Amino acid sequence: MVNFKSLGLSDQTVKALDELGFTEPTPIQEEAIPYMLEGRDVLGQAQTGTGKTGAFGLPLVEKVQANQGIQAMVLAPTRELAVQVAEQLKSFGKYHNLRVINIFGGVPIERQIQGLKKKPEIIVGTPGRVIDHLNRRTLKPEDIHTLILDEADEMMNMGFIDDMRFIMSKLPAHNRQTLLFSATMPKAIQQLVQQFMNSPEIVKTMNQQQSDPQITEYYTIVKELEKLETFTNFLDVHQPELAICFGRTKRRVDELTSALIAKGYRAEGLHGDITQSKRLEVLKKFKNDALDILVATDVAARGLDISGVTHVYNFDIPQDTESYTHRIGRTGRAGKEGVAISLVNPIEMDYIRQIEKDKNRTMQALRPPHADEVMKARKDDTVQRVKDLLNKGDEQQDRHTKTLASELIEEYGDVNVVTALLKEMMSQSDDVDVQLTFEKPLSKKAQNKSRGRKRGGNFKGGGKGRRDFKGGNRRKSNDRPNKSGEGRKPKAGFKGRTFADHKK
Ligand SMILES: Nc1ncnc2c1ncn2[C@@H]1O[C@H](COP(=O)(O)OP(=O)(O)OP(=O)(O)O)[C@@H](O)[C@H]1O
Ligand SMILES: [Mg+2]
Repeated sequence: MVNFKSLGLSDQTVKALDELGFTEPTPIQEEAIPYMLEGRDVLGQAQTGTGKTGAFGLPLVEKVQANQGIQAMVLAPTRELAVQVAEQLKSFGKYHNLRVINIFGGVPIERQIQGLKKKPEIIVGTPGRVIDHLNRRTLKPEDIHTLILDEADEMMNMGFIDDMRFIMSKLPAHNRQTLLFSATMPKAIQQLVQQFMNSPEIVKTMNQQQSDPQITEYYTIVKELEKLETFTNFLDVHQPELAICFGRTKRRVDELTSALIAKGYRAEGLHGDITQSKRLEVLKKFKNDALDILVATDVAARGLDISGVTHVYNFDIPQDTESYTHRIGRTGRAGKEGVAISLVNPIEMDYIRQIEKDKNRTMQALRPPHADEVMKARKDDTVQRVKDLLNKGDEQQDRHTKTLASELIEEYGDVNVVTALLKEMMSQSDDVDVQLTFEKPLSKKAQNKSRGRKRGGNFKGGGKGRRDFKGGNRRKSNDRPNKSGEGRKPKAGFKGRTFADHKK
């Protein structure tokens, strides 16, 4: 049986993996690790959440030697992803005494300069700040023999192609090993491959449908002006453990976040104009359960691995299939199940059809929750909150409040008092009047020409279509300014699945 040891990983690495609870390699790991250990260039494509970080990170910690200078560079499209990848590499390399540092913008450069002086073995960064350090010569790339591009297609989408070229031109060309990983491989990637890779092994572990059985995907047709209400109704009915909600623009994310907070949800926003320290803080809160809903632009779509995300909502549908793939892939990771719901303006239905076509599958229509379902969900939730409070027993300590309660009950009767309070608790969020700025839906024609890709990530040539790590998936990233929906009412009698199945 194939295990990490038989793939060629050392006892130190296997021990670190044991501690992480990784007992067997995922398909992409099984295929890519031996090639990388042989020194081959690798182009790796596997669905979201199926362990691509390990596929390049595990052989990387074997290859790099402690105290031999900066030997490897990993580039990622966003700072949050760079932080996450660095953390994973540190845990993989725990018993190799490796040092990994992050190099990205939005934070003071001096500390990074100090860090680089100590010659950590691996750096993980975003292209802009890496270039900055290369120009200042605070990063000397002479010993870098391994370059990994995580989410390379997104870095291209973001216009980092020249930056990547520049960085690669500064790295030693001779004997350099270059690896490129993503869940989506648009054709444009071939440009990078031809320029910078040396007859790469193409490792592809996608299933035929490009679909991820771990994620149940729905779309709901809704008018722009009814989106917020429909969305909060979904939240009330689904009661997601953790949810990520994608909005199309930074303004959209800000407004939606404020609206949700005003309505009593524990939500925070994440986009490119928020300060770096705040971005990291928001993500940390989300990971630590101090938030229920992360509202984000595509900046959160790529690579982020947050366990416990049960639902992804596309408040605004994304512009292309790759973006969709990466966004919804924030749920249904590492074998877990997830639900993805896209709110779509009737005139944006072409985009849904395109996604279905690209992925060779049908998405299910889901009708918006009925008022009585929402009411029942709210009642259940309110009752549960009251029970939780009672079970906590804190109220026993507050004698002053208890006296007030007795007085009220004496005057109005116990049932009346409790009824009034319950009603108040249940109606709170409805009373808040919030409005989002109207956004135009995606235009009818613009679809999918955008970045020269076809299908949810097919790379022609090579590939060894294989089973999945209990499923696979997809999604996408960064702040891509755009427009968003309005629309008509769902037709009467609109047949949709109910969400009862996904009530949690
Ligand atoms: N062999 C393994 N056994 C158990 N869990 C694993 C294994 N490999 C990876 N994981 C876990 O699976 C999750 C997803 O891994 P990872 O973030 O590397 O996915 P990915 O393929 O890079 O996804 P994306 O396309 O979204 O970037 C992580 O929480 C990771 O710790
Ligand atoms: Mg990844």
